[in-house]
Amino acid sequence: MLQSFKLFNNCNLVFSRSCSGYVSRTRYLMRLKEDDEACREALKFANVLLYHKLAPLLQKTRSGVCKVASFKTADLKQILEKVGKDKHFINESFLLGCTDKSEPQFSLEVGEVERSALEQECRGTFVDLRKAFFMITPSESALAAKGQALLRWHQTNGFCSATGQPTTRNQSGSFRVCQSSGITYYPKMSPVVIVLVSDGSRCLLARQAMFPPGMYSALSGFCDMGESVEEALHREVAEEVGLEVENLQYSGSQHWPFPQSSFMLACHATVNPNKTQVNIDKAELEDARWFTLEEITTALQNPPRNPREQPPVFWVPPSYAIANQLIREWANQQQLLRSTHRLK
Ligand SMILES: NC(=O)c1ccc[n+]([C@@H]2O[C@H](COP(=O)([O-])OP(=O)(O)OC[C@H]3O[C@@H](n4cnc5c(N)ncnc54)[C@H](O)[C@@H]3O)[C@@H](O)[C@H]2O)c1
Ligand SMILES: [Mg+2]
Repeated sequence: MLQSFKLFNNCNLVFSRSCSGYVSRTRYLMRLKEDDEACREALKFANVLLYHKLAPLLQKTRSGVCKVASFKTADLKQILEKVGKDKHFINESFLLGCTDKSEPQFSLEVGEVERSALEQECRGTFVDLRKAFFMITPSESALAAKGQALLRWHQTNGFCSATGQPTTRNQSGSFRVCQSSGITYYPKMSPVVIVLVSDGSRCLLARQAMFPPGMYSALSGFCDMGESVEEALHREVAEEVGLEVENLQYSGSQHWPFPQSSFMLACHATVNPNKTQVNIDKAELEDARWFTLEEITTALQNPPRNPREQPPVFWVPPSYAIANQLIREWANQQQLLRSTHRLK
């Protein structure tokens, strides 16, 4: 089981502790990644997540809760044959991980099929991943995101960038090789810094023009080649809002599947309360402003159900996004500061 410890307020930095089953599951997965034969065997008795044009299949439980659909290999083979897929098509799956019960999990892109017929057979619906984040739990979101990211990486890395020749995958999908140059390509993530800037009583959030209406998030940006996290954070804040930050505190990290798999490194930072005037880079941001604890608390308590349909005036990213974690941590710390102040 994964354990967590606290760094900044309630932040969860996940680390592995060798408690019951975890080490053996990890070793098992390691073997599946590297051993094609073992991986093919595992796929025969696996749980497979389905995607259509990278949208994961969701199902509603009897109690009306949405979950990521997962099928036993044998059942899925029958379903796929009914919609015209070859019985070997299942071998196109990629290894995702394994459940707490050591059942291997794979993801599979169904490609060209009649979507509605497949949805009917599966009793589910393919849902855009961004929308799915509002419908499923954070741990299911992480799984669905990983599945999508792996599928996308394989779709876009079919050719060697040195020779232009096709690359071939290993069975698990943990790498691709160019037979001509011998170059091995591994799935990659781009490091991105994300920072919640505070002036001591307010926090700074921004929005890009492409965000859904009303949504504000923490400042973020891709790391440049050769940069440290600290350098990237200072640069991004200076570039985007013209402020100089100090007191960086690491909060946590997250894989984010958009646009091509980002590795989010999240921190808190402060600015001098006398130097809070923002100077927005309009090429990057549509708006950036300081929010009070009251505004943040209201936004956290009223997450939109479907932001594209009827968005609240101001809202923050869904609970799965690490921006949400930063905002929650800041709000908790502010509450604590206020209650300590009242006691004095
Ligand atoms: N999970 C979260 O809570 C959360 C919150 C905010 C942002 N994000 C993600 O962080 C990522 C980066 O944020 P941003 O848009 O503020 O970055 P940014 O401020 O660096 O601006 C994006 C621009 O940077 C350039 N760029 C430089 N390196 C790039 C690379 N490796 N890949 C793509 N573009 C690159 C491109 O011109 C791009 O338009 C986005 O993918 C966004 O989805 C996640
Ligand atoms: Mg940015």
